[in-house]
Amino acid sequence: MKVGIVGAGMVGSAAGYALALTGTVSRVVLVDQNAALAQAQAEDIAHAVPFASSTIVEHGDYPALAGAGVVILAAGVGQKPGETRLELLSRNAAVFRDVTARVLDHAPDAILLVASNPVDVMTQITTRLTGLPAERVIGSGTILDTARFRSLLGRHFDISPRSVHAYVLGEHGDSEVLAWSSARAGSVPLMSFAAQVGSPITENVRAQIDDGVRNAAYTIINGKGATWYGIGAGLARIVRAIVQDEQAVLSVSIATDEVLGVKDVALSLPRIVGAAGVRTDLMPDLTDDEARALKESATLLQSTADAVEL
Ligand SMILES: NC(=O)C1=CN([C@@H]2O[C@H](COP(=O)(O)OP(=O)(O)OC[C@H]3O[C@@H](n4cnc5c(N)ncnc54)[C@H](O)[C@@H]3O)[C@@H](O)[C@H]2O)C=CC1
Ligand SMILES: CC(=O)C(=O)O
Repeated sequence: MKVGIVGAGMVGSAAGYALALTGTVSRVVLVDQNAALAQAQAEDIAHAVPFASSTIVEHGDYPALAGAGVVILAAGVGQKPGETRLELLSRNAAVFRDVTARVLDHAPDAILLVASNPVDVMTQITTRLTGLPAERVIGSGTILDTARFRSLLGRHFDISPRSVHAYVLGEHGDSEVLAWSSARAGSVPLMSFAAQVGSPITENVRAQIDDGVRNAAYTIINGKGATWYGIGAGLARIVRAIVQDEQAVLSVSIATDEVLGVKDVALSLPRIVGAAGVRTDLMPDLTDDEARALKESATLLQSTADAVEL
């Protein structure tokens, strides 16, 4: 499958690099308003390919997206230190008004995979702008936050994060909800697992992990200006689920008719992802506090998206 990436900055190029090294797709095409950057990134990634796979990595303008099965949208601006994701909205909405039409002119059958922030609102906007069915406009949503949650829990228990099954729901942003009550390690509920391995989840541990997940982006942006490796791998993971029709359960964002009484909102839930995009939404069992927090996150995202004039 050919995969297009619009926005060849840190996130777009990291996604291209992850796709090329894993050999997930046959061809990656990078497009950017800065054509020299797209060319340089494509060449640099192509030079890594002989060590790992046979993926062809190239750059081009929008016509080069013809035939792409997935197009990743990573164009626009990122956060400056201290800035929230929601503060990027008006700038990135303007970019997407231009970009989405040009993508669909050349790749009308592609699944669109939105990465630009605020990713949930950008997913809602992209769905509205393109008129595509919701299951074909997928936001990376909390795929990264979920990875951060699993990583920190794995570190706490000294086990592989791949043995941790725990999801972050709602906004990819400050109002996100860590679904502690449904988290498991192996097949064992988290608190029981913690007791069995002698690594209890005290209030303090829980607060530290919550903070580590919720504020990871702020910490990394303070240290190196932006984040890219985690989301690059996350985007490649979603593409793999589509390319291989995996029917994998991933926490991603799509425009959703109703979440806990909030109508027409894009946010993350665990969802089944395969060749046609998102097949089914899943709602984990939540405590009252978790459900209340998820509803608040949904309400914030819905009102933010509703205020955007297209
Ligand atoms: N969803 C997630 O979990 C994450 C999302 N992000 C978001 O991804 C986005 C990109 O971040 P970075 O790659 O770090 O930024 P960057 O500044 O490195 O790259 C953005 C690229 O978009 C290009 N661009 C801007 N307007 C364009 C247009 N109209 N047409 C074509 N290309 C255009 C720029 O030339 C630039 O190369 C940001 O919104 C950032 O907040 C970043 C990390 C994680
Ligand atoms: C920047 C961003 O959205 C993240 O790293 O979570």
